[in-house]
Amino acid sequence: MAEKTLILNGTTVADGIKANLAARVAALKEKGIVPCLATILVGDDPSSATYVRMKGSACSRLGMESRRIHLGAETTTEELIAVIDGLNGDDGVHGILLQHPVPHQIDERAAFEAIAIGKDVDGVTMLGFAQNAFGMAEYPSCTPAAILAILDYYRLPMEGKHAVVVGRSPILGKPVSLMLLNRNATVTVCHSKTEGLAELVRQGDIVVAAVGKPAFIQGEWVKEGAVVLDAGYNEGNIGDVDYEACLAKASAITPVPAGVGPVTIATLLKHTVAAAERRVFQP
Ligand SMILES: Nc1nc(=O)c2c([nH]1)NC[C@@H]1CN(c3ccc(C(=O)N[C@@H](CCC(=O)O)C(=O)O)cc3)C=[N+]21
Repeated sequence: MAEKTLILNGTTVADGIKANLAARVAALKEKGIVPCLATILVGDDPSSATYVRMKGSACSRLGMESRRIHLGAETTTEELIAVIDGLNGDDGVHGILLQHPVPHQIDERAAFEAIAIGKDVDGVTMLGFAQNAFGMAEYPSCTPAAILAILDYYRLPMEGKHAVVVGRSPILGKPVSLMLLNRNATVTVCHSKTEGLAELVRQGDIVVAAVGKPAFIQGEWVKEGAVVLDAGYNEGNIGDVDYEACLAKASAITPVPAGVGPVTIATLLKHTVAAAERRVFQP
């Protein structure tokens, strides 16, 4: 049997990120600014409601402000964009997060594009994505940034390693692939049409699961000693990784809960504080 698997503790990593934020929030408050995140939830999906509530509470705990905007399931693209435009022009709001997914009648891309780049703390705009592709994003997407933060916190090397990313969504799989590439990993991006998925995952020194299917990544797919990062958030706090089976193979693994999730939220707060600082110190 191999050495004991390292459990990558997202709560610890998140606490490290949040530790320096309290002082930065206090410094802003001395200037009369309270960093404020606006979250927009469209529709009534209960787990989405939970996530935005968690984001709001995390703001309060750090002495930040949050505005929760909840729009009905029948909202049109135009109505949503009008709300975003209002927040863009509101000097009291520093960051805007539009919770994904939105109801099918909404053009999500158009709505993301409406977010002002200076308030795009979740890196969802095309410009934010492109900046990230060049390693120049001020606010890369929060979950991809969280995955990198966990690897960095535990000093797990990326350079020269084969990273296999399962999933290619615009705010998760695709940006994390580019971030790993920018850190000199060799990256394979897999998706629903990939043939021979198990064999590809088995080549991964680093495996990032970002598919949105509960316990999808099998233990037999994971190479002995691989580092496994689970960005899944399925119903009932189940990740995209078959945890017990992958734990037995991996050298390091993120659990769900208390893995990538808390670091995602800490990253969002960090970006919002940075956006507020930018307004105050470089108006
Ligand atoms: N524009 C956008 N940006 C996002 O970052 C985004 C999004 N849309 N849509 C939904 C997903 C989901 N997501 C989570 C964040 C934290 C936890 C989290 O912290 N979960 C806790 C457990 C949750 C619980 O206890 O119920 C944990 O893993 O320990 C989960 C899920 C961000 N997302």
